[in-house]
Amino acid sequence: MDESLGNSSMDSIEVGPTSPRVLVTPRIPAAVMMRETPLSTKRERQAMTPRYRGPMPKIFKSQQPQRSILSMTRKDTTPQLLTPHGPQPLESPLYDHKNAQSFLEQTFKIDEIIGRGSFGEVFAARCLEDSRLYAVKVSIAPIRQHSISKYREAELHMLIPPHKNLVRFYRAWVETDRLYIQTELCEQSLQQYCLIKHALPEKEIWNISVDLLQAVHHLHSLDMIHDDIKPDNIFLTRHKICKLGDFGLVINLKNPNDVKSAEEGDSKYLAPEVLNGRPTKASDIFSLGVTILEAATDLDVPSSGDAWHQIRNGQIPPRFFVGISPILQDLIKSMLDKDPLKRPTSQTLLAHASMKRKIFMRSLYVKWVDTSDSLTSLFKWILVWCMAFVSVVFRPVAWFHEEIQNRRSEICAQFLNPHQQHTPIHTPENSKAYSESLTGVALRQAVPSPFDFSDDENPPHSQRRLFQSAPVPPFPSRLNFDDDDDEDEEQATCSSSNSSAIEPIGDVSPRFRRPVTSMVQRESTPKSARRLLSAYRPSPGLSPTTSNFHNPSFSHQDHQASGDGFNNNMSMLTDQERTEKYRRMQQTEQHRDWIDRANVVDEAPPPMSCPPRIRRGTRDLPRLPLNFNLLDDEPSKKEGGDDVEQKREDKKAAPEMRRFLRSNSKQLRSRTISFQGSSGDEC
Ligand SMILES: Nc1ncnc2c1ncn2[C@@H]1O[C@H](COP(=O)(O)OP(=O)(O)OP(=O)(O)O)[C@@H](O)[C@H]1O
Ligand SMILES: [Mg+2]
Repeated sequence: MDESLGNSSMDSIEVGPTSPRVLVTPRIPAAVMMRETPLSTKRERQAMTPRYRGPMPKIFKSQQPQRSILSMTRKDTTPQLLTPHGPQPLESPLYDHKNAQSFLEQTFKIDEIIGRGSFGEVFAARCLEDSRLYAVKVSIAPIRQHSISKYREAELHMLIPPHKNLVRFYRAWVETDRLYIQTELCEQSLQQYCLIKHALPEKEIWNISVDLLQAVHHLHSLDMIHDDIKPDNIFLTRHKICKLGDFGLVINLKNPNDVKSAEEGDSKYLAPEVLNGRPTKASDIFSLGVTILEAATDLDVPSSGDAWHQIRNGQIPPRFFVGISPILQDLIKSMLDKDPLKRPTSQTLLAHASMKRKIFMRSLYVKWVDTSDSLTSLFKWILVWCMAFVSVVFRPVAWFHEEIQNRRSEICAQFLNPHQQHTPIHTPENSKAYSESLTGVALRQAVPSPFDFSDDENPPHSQRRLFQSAPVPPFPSRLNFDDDDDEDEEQATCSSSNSSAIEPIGDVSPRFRRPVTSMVQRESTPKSARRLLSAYRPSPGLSPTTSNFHNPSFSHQDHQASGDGFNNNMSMLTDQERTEKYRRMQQTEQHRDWIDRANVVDEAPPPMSCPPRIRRGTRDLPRLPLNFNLLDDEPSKKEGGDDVEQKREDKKAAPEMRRFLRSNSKQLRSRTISFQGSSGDEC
């Protein structure tokens, strides 16, 4: 028997030697099952139950929505702003009454849902009016017409004067039977913070205690009871300043109705006397004591049972207070006193000697945070205004610069061609023309632009397309005086004075191509070419060269004036004088052609030809037939009878040749020496 009892791990035991085999559930020793104490930390609880993710959420009285409340709201009433004097129409420059969207959707940019509670959903939203972030709490259930108590949270919150340790209230409104409360946005709740960090360092516990005691003292001094102090309703800013929030259960002791209709807060943090009575200021101190205990010891606060009573009886095992200073331990224990009359008030606690210095340091920190926040916002404000100022100052400069550029383009266009519109290359117009050329529009509307300052040989693709698409008439031949109208004759006369300007591309050495030449060559019609040349017509006394193009003092008016004088002079000539003048010009033209051709040879000698310096030397020599056989005085023995006459003539010419050779012997010698190194093609 003993043996069988001792073997507790057996699945079945035999009861009595004669009795039939009976299967009995094995008993695990009670000492194994029972814990030393029902209290444990959250970390221990997590270790025992890995799936534990914090305390159970509160049971909601109404079913929680699966979708967001916003998607369920239908706008059928105008929003009413809740004020201490009653509801008033809510107005905003961004709000449109005719728009189907709610006021929240129209005037806020909703970032995310940051929490769901028994009351409703809480959104983090940026107000479009001031670009600041807020927390907006929207009630779950539609507020019924006569259910005034639903407005309590907003009404009480707006009654509480702002305090640095209370979540700030901004406004509340009702729309489509739903209550919206806009408050200060905090980073996280103390509950979330403790779940991550578990037992907080003592320094942080003191900071939290100081902040919350000041908040509670602020409420109590207003004869108000929070009645729901717990880590879930305490919020932390990004500077770790604690703020008490969620004023849904606040009791205004001055209002008898509030006291009568007072509800219990969360049972975990409930003072024992509230079970049989009403909430008091002391019950708030108790709830605050449990909250500080939880944050300091990571205690998994029980909501009922023996553990619940154990805490209220002051039987907290010492292991929970390991590492906590005796002063803090005393503070917590005094706040958890079973007798509410023995509990210290918020005022007493704040007046404690150990508290005073901490309060002072904390207030300094809060002021520093406020100042740094103000300075940051001021700096941002200054930066924005500086940028605005810079843009205001430099915008006219940029505009002026752009105007100058445009004006320069216009002047250039007028200067080159007063009758034709100038289309600069790098302009939106040109880009448009290019894009149109790609889409085929330019093929229908193409008007060739003569003013292309790009490389003659390799114009940009856009220009090529445009030029190719344009109907290009044949270029007028040089010195074409056959045009019927006088104007054309005058233009031709002018052009003849500057032959290089109308030289066809193939005949002119690249060195002689001037900007004007390029432009004239780009002219698609003879008439426009002449018109262009008229712009460069020199005034009397000035040489008809293109140098005026580079002369800034030579304005368009000068051109006009000089052109008119030229035309007048031409019209006064008789036919004979005119013909004579044309003949002279033709001669000059031919002479220049000769120079051009020579220069073309100079610049681009064909391969295997005579070097340029030798050609230059031979250019001055008289062009005589070089028959070196004549140098020999003796007649050839092989000569026939037919050549007798020829020989006689040669003999006559021989002295002349000798004379020539004698006079030019020096040049010929150097030329012969030079020929030894060349191919002699030229010779
Ligand atoms: N001002 C705020 N800043 C940041 N988060 C907030 C703010 N207000 C509420 N929250 C988040 O929303 C959650 C629910 O908010 P709140 O406690 O006010 O709702 P509730 O309906 O009253 O819930 P409960 O009745 O359970 O307290 C909070 O736990 C918190 O996480
Ligand atoms: Mg809450």
